[in-house]
Amino acid sequence: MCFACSPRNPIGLHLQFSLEDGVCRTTFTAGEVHQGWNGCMHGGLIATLLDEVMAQWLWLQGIAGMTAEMTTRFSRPVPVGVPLEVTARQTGGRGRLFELAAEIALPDGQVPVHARAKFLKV
Ligand SMILES: CCCCCCCCCCCCCCCC(=O)SCCNC(=O)CCNC(=O)[C@H](O)C(C)(C)COP(=O)(O)OP(=O)(O)OC[C@H]1O[C@@H](n2cnc3c(N)ncnc32)[C@H](O)[C@@H]1OP(=O)(O)O
Repeated sequence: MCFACSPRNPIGLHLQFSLEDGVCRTTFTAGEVHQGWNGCMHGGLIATLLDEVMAQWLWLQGIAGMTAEMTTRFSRPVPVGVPLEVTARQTGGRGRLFELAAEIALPDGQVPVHARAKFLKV
């Protein structure tokens, strides 16, 4: 019962994903229960969105991969109450190793956070 994507997880984020033209995509609007500081989404949950969209880039292509390494650049706070667009694409890799990048975009196009990760096919 995945915290990020299972529709049955009562405390989950219930994310749904699509994959088109090499880009995996989901949307999420954080609420007050997802805050860290007032009005700002909790950084751990931001990282969860980014981690999951990259994992789903693999999963939607029939690849089960686990996060082996991830770095996240928090450039600006992510506000609650606005729709976030979360996307991932592949940047490299070889063999079992997949290198991916993900970002969160605000409705005005600003990108407050982006991440890079390495996944290993399991
Ligand atoms: C319990 C299982 C259930 C599975 C069910 C399916 C799951 C599919 C659903 C996905 C769901 C996703 C959910 C969201 C994504 C998470 O959040 S996943 C959760 C967070 N991540 C984890 O818990 C991962 C913990 N780490 C591990 O389990 C293991 O370290 C890994 C990642 C599976 C790799 O272990 P391994 O398969 O034994 O591979 P290992 O021999 O260490 O390394 C293989 C090669 O990769 C290289 N490598 C390893 N790490 C790195 C790295 N960071 N950088 C560069 N190279 C590296 C090694 O050097 C090695 O190279 P070679 O010697 O072959 O040249």
